[in-house]
Amino acid sequence: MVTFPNAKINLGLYVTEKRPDGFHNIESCFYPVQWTDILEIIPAQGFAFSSTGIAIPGDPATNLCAKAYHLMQKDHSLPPVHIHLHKTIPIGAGLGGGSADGAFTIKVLNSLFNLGLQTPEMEAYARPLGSDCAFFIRNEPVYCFGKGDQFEDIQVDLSQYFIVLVNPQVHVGTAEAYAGIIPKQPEYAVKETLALPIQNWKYRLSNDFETTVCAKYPVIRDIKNTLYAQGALYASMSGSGSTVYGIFEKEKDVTGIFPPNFMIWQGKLG
Ligand SMILES: C[C@@](CO)(OP(=O)(O)O)[C@H](O)COP(=O)(O)OP(=O)(O)OC[C@H]1O[C@@H](n2ccc(N)nc2=O)[C@H](O)[C@@H]1O
Ligand SMILES: Nc1ncnc2c1ncn2[C@@H]1O[C@H](COP(=O)(O)OP(=O)(O)O)[C@@H](O)[C@H]1O
Repeated sequence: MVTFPNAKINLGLYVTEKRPDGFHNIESCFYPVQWTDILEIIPAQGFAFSSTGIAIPGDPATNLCAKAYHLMQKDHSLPPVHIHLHKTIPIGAGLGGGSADGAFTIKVLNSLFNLGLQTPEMEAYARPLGSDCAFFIRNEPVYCFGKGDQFEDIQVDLSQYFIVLVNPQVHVGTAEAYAGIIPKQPEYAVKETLALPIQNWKYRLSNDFETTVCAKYPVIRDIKNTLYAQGALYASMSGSGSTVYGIFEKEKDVTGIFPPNFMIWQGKLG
């Protein structure tokens, strides 16, 4: 079975407090974006994981696809599979690509082997894999809180807009980014801001990681400024960086504006 794990962006991202378990509570809106990897899982003689495309740092045995399989294998007698991942979503990029791969592995295994798991059960498998992994089970725009793994419905529809994602090929480590933050309450609540017309977001919706991450990698600030100069209604870094997105009223082609080594995705939002 072949599926296409997709990226997410954060519409606003506030780190509100440090938790006793060492993680942080956050508030954000996760929104799916169709920059996708390709994930194929087929029954095989023995378990195997392979990947092509962008090189994934770390031991392949710790890949979130492999971890998801072994986590589910503990509770269900899954036959061995070969998992192949073709990676196109940039890594360490604030797009949650690894988490999407883990979550989609859970969904594919559920379908392939008729496990009959419902959404909350699949979310429970996803949570230990990564804080934003559970989001990719439902994979719909959602207000999130807690570690980023608790959800409430939110009415945000960006389907009329065009989005541009620009990644400068800078890898930002998530733990390192959290370590640079002093938690605080947001000045404006995410839900209230997102209920306003998008033209207001520039003044009320922000990402707490931007200050410290942009201080270390000024190219991220430059991309955001360029997207606004190109007419973006709203632009922000996603997650803990390094990708910046711009939301435009109409279709916009930014190829040629940024250096050729930058990775760019442009398209409509769902
Ligand atoms: C920052 C966010 C915002 O959406 O996105 P990305 O930049 O990764 O896309 C997420 O919170 C990233 O979630 P995820 O990438 O799943 O992180 P995890 O693997 O769970 O955690 C990596 C490390 O980040 C820190 N961490 C993560 C989540 C959280 N709520 N508090 C934390 O302090 C911890 O130090 C943890 O060891
Ligand atoms: N399938 C995967 N794709 C990408 N990274 C993965 C994957 N599995 C494990 N990882 C690990 O997760 C780290 C980054 O995860 P990723 O979700 O891409 O970051 P971000 O959320 O910042 O975009 C990498 O350093 C890598 O070691």
